[in-house]
Amino acid sequence: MSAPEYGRVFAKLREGCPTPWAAYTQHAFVEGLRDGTLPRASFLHYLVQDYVFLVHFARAWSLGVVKAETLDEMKICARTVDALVNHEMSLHVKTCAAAGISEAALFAAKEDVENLAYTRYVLDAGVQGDFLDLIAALAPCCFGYGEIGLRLAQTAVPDTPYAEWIATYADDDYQQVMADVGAMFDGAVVRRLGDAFDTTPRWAHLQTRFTTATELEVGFWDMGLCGA
Ligand SMILES: Cc1ncc(CN)c(N)n1
Repeated sequence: MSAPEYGRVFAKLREGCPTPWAAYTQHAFVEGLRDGTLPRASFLHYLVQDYVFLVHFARAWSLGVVKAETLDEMKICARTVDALVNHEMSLHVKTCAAAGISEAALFAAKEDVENLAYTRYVLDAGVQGDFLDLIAALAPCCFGYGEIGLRLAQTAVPDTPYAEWIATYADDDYQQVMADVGAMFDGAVVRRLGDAFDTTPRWAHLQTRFTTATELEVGFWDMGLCGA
């Protein structure tokens, strides 16, 4: 099965860290979602943490509006904030409500250190660096879940209790936002570094941002498996 296309910059960055990328997108937690063996307590623990994660990711995408250089970049960042807080988080609110966890409890949940490390790494990339630093650190989050959602939609066992989670990320609307983010990222990189972007001195630094965020995704799944 071929991976979905989210642009040439993402494809190059993914190519630059094959081992962490596979560890992230084929993690045991993901396998447990696919075959339905993931313990419910692990899933709920992950979901509570992920709600808090998305709060901070929405802050990071909002920083994208601040750091953007074109109106198109601003629009994509603003739309991604909307997708996170008004759409993706509905899954967390609904699933947790059914398990007796209120949205107020979600918002007030204490962050696990893996969560703290990841979200603050990304925010710091945006504060310390420029728009490209920020988007390179945000990219694994977006495209990794896009890949996972599409793969699991095609391969999950029919009675996995995690079908709604899978559908959220395989959904056409989520995939469209990811395709638009990928196109924006391509344009932003070419605009600042030129068409031969991967031959510039800056590229190794962007690859490090992307690889580190990918490794932090692996840590997030580990936390989900262990934290229940
Ligand atoms: C940890 C994590 N990474 C990515 C996604 C997809 N937005 C998420 N919900 N949570």
